[in-house]
Amino acid sequence: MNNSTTSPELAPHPQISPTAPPPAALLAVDATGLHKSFGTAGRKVHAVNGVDLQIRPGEVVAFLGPNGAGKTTTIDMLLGLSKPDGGSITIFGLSPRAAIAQGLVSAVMQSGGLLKDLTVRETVSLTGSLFSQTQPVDEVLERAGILDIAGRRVEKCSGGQQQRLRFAMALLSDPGLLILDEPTTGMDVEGRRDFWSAIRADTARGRTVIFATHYLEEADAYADRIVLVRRGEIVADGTAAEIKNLASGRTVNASVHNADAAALAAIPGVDSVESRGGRLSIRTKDSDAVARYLLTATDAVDLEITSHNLEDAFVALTGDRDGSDGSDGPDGSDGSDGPDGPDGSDGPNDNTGK
Ligand SMILES: Nc1ncnc2c1ncn2[C@@H]1O[C@H](COP(=O)(O)OP(=O)(O)OP(=O)(O)O)[C@@H](O)[C@H]1O
Repeated sequence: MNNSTTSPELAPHPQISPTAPPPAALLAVDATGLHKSFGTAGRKVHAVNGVDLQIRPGEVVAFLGPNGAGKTTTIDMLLGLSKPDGGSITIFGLSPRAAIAQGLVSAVMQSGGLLKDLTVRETVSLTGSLFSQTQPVDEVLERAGILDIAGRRVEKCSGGQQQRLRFAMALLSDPGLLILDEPTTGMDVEGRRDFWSAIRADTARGRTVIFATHYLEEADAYADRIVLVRRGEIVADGTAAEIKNLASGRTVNASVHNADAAALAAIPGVDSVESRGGRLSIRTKDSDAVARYLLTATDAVDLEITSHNLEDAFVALTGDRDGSDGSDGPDGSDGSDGPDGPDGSDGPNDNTGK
């Protein structure tokens, strides 16, 4: 994620009209066929490559992907900070810029947007003065968990407190949609916990939230839905449990001396069989069948079955084994030098599409 100093929360907003609640039937985000490239012919980076994203009001969605996957580029387009080369976006039925002008969407970026000599309360009051109608300053400070440090100068605030200050500023217009771009990068564990407890209390009130993160555990803990992106494309979209299931099953480990590797590999559902120091490790979609075989047809002992976690799914679904950055090669190809899925495909691509 680039450390963008773009800060819609301090951008000179046009005076917003009194915030009318968006019609409930409208999607919070409706993005179709988004494309965005950078660079020139021959060395073009396809940062966003055909993204379709529909988010219903009240959903809390994590946008998860490795470096350079296209998260910031997508968020910038949702915020109207850059224009897609192709495709369309509406936020509560409006263009991104119109939605921002009406106070329907706010953002918490990683950095920027704060003046170090102001106090916390002065910062929020100053931002509020840019709007024609806002939530009371003390109320947003309280909701962001920083009312007790309202008199503290920004430069004396920790990184976590500064992020909660950005969050308070974003709450001023009581937006229907809140977009957070890697909001906890660089924070210590306590700062992250405090930040997320403020956000969690807020999402319980029904706000739609999209957050980009590198932290798998944050996506797992705080999102209703995880959208996994890789090289500008959505490679999986579902609940954390659904995404974990996409990492195809479980691993069965056992100490075996008389195993027949070919027979094991032939069991339906088995993806791979590895042997190390007398211990077999079998990845499979049907752990029961493998366990049954090992316990009845071999001398297997010490059998263990482990489920794959979100990290396994993340690696399986977003791993760039060919090291390509999504840019065009000199020949106009995508720069990859071979298949990167275990089956020769381009890796799993399961849009469970909720
Ligand atoms: N202004 C730009 N000019 C050229 N290339 C860009 C520009 N912005 C982004 N890119 C490229 O587009 C791709 C996607 O970048 P983006 O910042 O959207 O990814 P990201 O998923 O947010 O990554 P990270 O988690 O590392 O921030 C990368 O290859 C990046 O180098």
